[in-house]
Amino acid sequence: MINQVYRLVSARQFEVTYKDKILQSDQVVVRPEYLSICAADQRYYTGTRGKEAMSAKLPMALIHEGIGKVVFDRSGQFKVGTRVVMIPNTPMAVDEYCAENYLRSSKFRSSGYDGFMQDYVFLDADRLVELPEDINPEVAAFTELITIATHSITRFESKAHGRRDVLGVWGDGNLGYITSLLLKKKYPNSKIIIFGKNQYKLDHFSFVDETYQIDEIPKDITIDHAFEAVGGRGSESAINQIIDHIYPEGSISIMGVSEYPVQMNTRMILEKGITLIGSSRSGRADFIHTVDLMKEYPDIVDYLATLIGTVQSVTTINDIIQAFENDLTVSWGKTVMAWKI
Ligand SMILES: NC(=O)C1=CN([C@@H]2O[C@H](COP(=O)(O)OP(=O)(O)OC[C@H]3O[C@@H](n4cnc5c(N)ncnc54)[C@H](OP(=O)(O)O)[C@@H]3O)[C@@H](O)[C@H]2O)C=CC1
Ligand SMILES: O=C(CO)[C@H](O)[C@H](O)COP(=O)(O)O
Ligand SMILES: [Zn+2]
Repeated sequence: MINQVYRLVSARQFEVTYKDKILQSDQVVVRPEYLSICAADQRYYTGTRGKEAMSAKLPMALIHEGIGKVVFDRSGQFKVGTRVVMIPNTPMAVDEYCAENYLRSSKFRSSGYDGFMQDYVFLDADRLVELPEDINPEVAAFTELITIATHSITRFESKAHGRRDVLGVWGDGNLGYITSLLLKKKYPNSKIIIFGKNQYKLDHFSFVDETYQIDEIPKDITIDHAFEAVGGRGSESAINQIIDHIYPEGSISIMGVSEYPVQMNTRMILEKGITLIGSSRSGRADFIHTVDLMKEYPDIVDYLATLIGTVQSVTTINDIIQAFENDLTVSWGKTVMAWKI
């Protein structure tokens, strides 16, 4: 069969590529249904990812957050019509000490390898996790972003010391919202504090214990551990503010992606004995864990619906461009594409 792949060829420019695919392969064929735009896709779309990365990774299909329906599975593991979430990381090796998402040999879709903007996506069966029939598909579209928080919290649980009285999350956007929501669920007795830049965004965090604008944090606020979900230019001030407010021997889980090296107050990292935990992407175990959480706690999905920003129906390349352009103009929530192309 001929598969159409919608690739970014340069900043703000998509082209259709036709790829011949063999249906009798062992891979499962998925028709994408709902795709969601990540900050990483926007860095490629706008060209802010940097000249070197753009020329090394393009042309490629964007999008690594998405769900779809199985249309063909020769193995019979998935019934035709099953709704699944697609895992963008494709490991090439196994290492008992290194998770699949940290192996340098792994291929990550929409970061050098074609993402989900295709008529059909061909994946190994272990790159799919079945979703509950009745899940809100517009929330499920950004399951991958939820797995980022799940993964980071799992790492935190295994690497940070055991006091969890006060946990701080920096970043009042998508990832900050998801991380503080999952932290509250996992540690209901901990005080969860969100630190952000915008009061109207902080007002959405109804489930946390305290909210602070970053220029109004009382001097005496101390946290046991912190999660940074800011990224970009804001990472630096966020991390240094965390270093100021963290109690000695605490951990900082860093999730925000920055194009530039971030300067940190290393003197105080040393003096306070702070543990930095880098956390990037996620793997199959995180997807299974996240889907289980959504099944067990439907209220998580209800809260996450707050993050549905725009749902754009996509039938043409112009609709894709409109979805990306519109995403740049809105300051709260995720842009979801209902994939009908
Ligand atoms: N590690 C990983 O695997 C992943 C990392 N990411 C990264 O996480 C980051 C956040 O993504 P996402 O939540 O979608 O982006 P958002 O833009 O929705 O969130 C970032 C938020 O942080 C706010 N902010 C800016 N400066 C500060 C500051 N100093 N302290 C506290 N808050 C601040 C921003 O406000 P304002 O908009 O007003 O500036 C914005 O609301 C990005 O860098 C993204 O690439 C995303 C997915 C996976
Ligand atoms: O969004 C992400 C995962 O969900 C990561 O931030 C993204 O994969 C980083 O990749 P790149 O190096 O291509 O920016
Ligand atoms: Zn992402």
